[in-house]
Amino acid sequence: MATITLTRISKSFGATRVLNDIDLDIQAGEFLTLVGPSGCGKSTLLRILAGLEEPNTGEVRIDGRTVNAVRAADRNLAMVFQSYALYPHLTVAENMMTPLRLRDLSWRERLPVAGPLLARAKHKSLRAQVEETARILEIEPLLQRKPGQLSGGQRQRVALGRAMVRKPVAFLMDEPLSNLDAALRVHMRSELAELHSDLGTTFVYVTHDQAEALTMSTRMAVMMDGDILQLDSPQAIYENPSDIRVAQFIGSPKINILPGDVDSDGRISVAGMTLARRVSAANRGAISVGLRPENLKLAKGSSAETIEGTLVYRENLGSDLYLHLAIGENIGRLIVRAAPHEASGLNVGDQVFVERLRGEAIFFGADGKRVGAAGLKSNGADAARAVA
Ligand SMILES: Nc1ncnc2c1ncn2[C@@H]1O[C@H](COP(=O)(O)OP(=O)(O)OP(=O)(O)O)[C@@H](O)[C@H]1O
Repeated sequence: MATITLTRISKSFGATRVLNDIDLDIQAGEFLTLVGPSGCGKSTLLRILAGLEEPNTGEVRIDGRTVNAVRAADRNLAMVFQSYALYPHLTVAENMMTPLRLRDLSWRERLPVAGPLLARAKHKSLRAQVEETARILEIEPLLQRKPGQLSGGQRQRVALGRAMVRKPVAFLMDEPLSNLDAALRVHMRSELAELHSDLGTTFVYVTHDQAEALTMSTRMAVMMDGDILQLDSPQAIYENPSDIRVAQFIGSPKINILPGDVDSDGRISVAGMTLARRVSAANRGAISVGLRPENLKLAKGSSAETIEGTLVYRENLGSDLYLHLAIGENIGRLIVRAAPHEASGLNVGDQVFVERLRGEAIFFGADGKRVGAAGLKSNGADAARAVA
């Protein structure tokens, strides 16, 4: 279980700057996810941590020790990739044993026939370690199969097993589930989260899938364009995004962002609806208003606290519906969550009214940063209370 500290890590490939002075403290035993859109630099950051890529500037420390000059193989970190990288000609047991053989046996002890005779006790101990790991991952019945005889999920479990046998101080995973089909991906999320809590080891996990990050992480670092925009628990980031790009990236369906206006008293209006709470009058002018679909509901009729729209699409998920509304002349789209019985009489083309539930509206200024409620400065810790 390791503490990992990255300090002022920057990286460019030629003229392209990929990481901008990243600072990140990863606590021992946490499940930290680097999440962001394709190309934001998350894999590069993980590879620098692993020792597979050199940073241009900055320091990587593992348990307080600077490891910039330490080879990847000597950092005692286990890397699990999207491609399982299993040896096709070896059995599952042999695949899992490979890292142990390389670490614990001399070249003589690795010889096919003489090796086990020369070092009987060592070979027995390696087999026991493989069996113990296979038991934890519930892949014991597969030990004598070859990778070609396994399903995608089973292969990924073997790849995990091969990483686990070495008892690394941390697991680094780069999109390990993205080759699996949707149902298996969802299933493997819970397996990985359970494995993390059983092992208690530090996990650093890269994904572009915000749902994976939300469901598994202790904390997530949301990355865009080579920066970490926000680092916090999944719930804190979902409820209190510090930046409009974070708000739009985290959550499915996406948060609704509508153009609003702040008057000279700090009162906010959006698409004909006036909000009860205000922001500082210093924010007078245009503002972006974020409303999560689950914080909206259908209203019976028009009032000062409703938004009117035209139903353009009913997205039926069985347990819930997402109603897609067109608001005014080019104001935007709004997605509202509704229970099936609430939306039963509604058809595409109908005019509907929407009101806010007690939940929160959040505000962003022209620079995309959170704007606080009246009396509060913009963004930072105050933003956590900046709700309408
Ligand atoms: N070896 C390389 N040489 C040149 N450019 C690279 C190299 N590796 C990565 N890049 C570029 O650096 C940027 C960040 O890449 P990186 O793989 O870290 O992104 P990512 O966020 O992990 O994206 P993805 O989810 O698509 O893997 C991309 O623009 C990529 O093209």
